[in-house]
Amino acid sequence: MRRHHVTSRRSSQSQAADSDRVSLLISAVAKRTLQGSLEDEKAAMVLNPVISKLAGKLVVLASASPRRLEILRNAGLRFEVVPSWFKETLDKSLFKAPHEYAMETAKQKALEVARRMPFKHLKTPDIVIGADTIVAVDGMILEKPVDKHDAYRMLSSLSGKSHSVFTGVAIVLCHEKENDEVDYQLFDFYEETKVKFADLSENMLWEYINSGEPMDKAGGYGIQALGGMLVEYVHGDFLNVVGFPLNHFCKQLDLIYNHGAFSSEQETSPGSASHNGTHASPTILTQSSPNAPAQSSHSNGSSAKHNPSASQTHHTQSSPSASPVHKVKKNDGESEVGESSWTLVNSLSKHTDDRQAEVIDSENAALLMTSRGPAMELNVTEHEGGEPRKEDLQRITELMDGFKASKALFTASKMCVFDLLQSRPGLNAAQVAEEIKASVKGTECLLEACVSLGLLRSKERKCQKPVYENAGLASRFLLSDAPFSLQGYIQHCDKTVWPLFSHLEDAVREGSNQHEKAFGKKSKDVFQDTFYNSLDVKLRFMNAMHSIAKVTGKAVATAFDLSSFKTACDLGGCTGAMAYEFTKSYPGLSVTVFDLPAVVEMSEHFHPLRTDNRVSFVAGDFFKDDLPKADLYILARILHDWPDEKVHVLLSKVADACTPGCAVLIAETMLDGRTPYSALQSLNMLAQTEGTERTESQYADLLSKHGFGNTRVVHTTNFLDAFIGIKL
Ligand SMILES: Cc1cn([C@H]2C[C@H](O)[C@@H](COP(=O)(O)OP(=O)(O)OP(=O)(O)O)O2)c(=O)[nH]c1=O
Repeated sequence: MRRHHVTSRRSSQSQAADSDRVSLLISAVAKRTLQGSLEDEKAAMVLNPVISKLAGKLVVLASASPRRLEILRNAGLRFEVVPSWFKETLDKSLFKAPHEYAMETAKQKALEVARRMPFKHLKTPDIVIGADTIVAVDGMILEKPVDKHDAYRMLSSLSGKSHSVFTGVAIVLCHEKENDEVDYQLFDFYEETKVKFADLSENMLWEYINSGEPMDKAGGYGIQALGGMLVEYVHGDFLNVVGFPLNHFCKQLDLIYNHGAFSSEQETSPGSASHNGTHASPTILTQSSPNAPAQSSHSNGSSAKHNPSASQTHHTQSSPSASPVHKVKKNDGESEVGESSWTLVNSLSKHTDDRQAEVIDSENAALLMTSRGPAMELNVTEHEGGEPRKEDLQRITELMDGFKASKALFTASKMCVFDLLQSRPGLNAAQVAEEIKASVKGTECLLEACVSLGLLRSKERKCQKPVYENAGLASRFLLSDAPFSLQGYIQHCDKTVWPLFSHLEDAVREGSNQHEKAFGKKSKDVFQDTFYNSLDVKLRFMNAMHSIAKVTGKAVATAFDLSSFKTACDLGGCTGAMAYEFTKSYPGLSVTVFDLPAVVEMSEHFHPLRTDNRVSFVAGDFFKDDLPKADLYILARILHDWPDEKVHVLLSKVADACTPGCAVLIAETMLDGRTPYSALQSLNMLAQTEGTERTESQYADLLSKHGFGNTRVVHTTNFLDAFIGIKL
């Protein structure tokens, strides 16, 4: 492998940071203890010589699936997680068999991340892994249900029958060249497992659906948890059902690394490598031909219609040998190679959202599919006639209009549009207007804006006004009673963050928070004087923290194996939502939530059905009062509120309370990836509290000054990254 191409381009500092990050990442095998990781790694090497071949490489899992993360983490693989932005909306009717659909989706997920990372994360991965799991029954492909009714439809179609679960996997090897191009080499395969469901009564079905488990899982069930009770038998790889065929993956890596497939110079050769009892067709995407793909991205509508069998012509069934997939110029150069490469990427991305596909022409289809990837940066240049490219205009418009999208979301949420359409799907604009007490004209505009943003779906009916229903995103995050409702946080964004951001220029000039200008209140201590000063603002702020903690809690709690800790203290733990996630994850753990008296007196209202007596609340000020004794101190979204001086005060109190072996767990978004989320969140902290987000090494530095070491970080797939340090 020409590893030197990768390293030669990065600065030595970022190289070190990258390799540190990789080595800090998940290293345990089956039992993830903080201590036992070295032995576990050895075990992984003995078990699978292939996994060890990936040591030192920047391996990226292009998936937000916690199951995939867990499976690969348990196999001892070290990797970063960068969830793919590829929308799973390929037109299923265009695929001859379900597994082809899963493989194509997996491929698009992986390629999207491979293309985005050099530009958005400023580093080129060595390997990107993408996967897609689907359920196939009676000629239908089932993905994740969009709502409870969809889950019901799926589960009843599985009742009493056998079905197949397919996971398509794509492995993209990225080769950085000296001339700043990247070659992508793609291997893909799929695995099928047969699952037989018992007969499901209506009661069972609804009880299962109401558990909330089906919503993020293909076919609407999770065999690894409650859904296991619905299953009579399984034929094939169990992990394949859970989202990742580990065994087949290892065999595939073996072919790539130990049998010569890993080379961008070799010719592709026909033939297929098949493994006993599994379906293996390691396809390799070959160099694009300048003609065919170019037509599909730049010409008329007919060529834009994607034909999967045509797309297969860009692949060569091969034995383990490979040729470059495509080359991408990372600067503005418009060489022939760069151009043809992009057209290939666009042609691969030409399966578009059904709704969009009906209304857009081929050029727009290409535009939509590339609108969030690096294509814009790659080609920020002018046509021969001096006209700007559509892609660039699209991207710059998105950035200029971002605030309009946010405000449309806030407004629809505040006017309860999503709750209304959940209880009464299929209303037209006039009916919605009547319910939300608004003008028909305004409501029509708002509903259409929400459709364009992917929050609502509209259905056109002949000669009638369109009717509306919630899209999956809205059902999952925007309802007031959804388990992962972000409504509280959205209200905080609307009522607090929005006014603060209207004074961003002052915040930047002065380096200070903007409460006084935005709300006319001078505040020495933002929390005591502003957030907790009046009941309605306090409740709104607590609601916001509660909703974020519910969404992020499990990912933070399970980022590391914390089962050796018996007592924890969640500093600034607000309503206790995070604490409850910790006790749910660790049966032997008790958590004390420590927060200001004004907060603690209200926290009970957020847990009307409180049943877990392992969570308790103590009122106090963590800058002044003694901290409750604990083995583990949790600081979730706390340190970003304060400048370094105050962070040192707090950490020194934590350090005083700790004996050797105790730990501090920090949950924040880390600035390292330079993602818009973390960078904008840092601006947000400036305007709100004069705090800041930080990098991993800044947290490591802060902790080391208070006697904490052995720091490790896990980039969860959620809003927050988790960082742990042990008291030495
Ligand atoms: C059938 C079944 C699926 N699943 C999960 C595996 C996948 O995570 C999910 C299928 O959705 P996918 O679209 O394959 O994956 P994802 O959306 O979770 O993550 P990403 O697209 O970012 O890679 O269903 C189970 O966990 N258990 C099961 O029994």
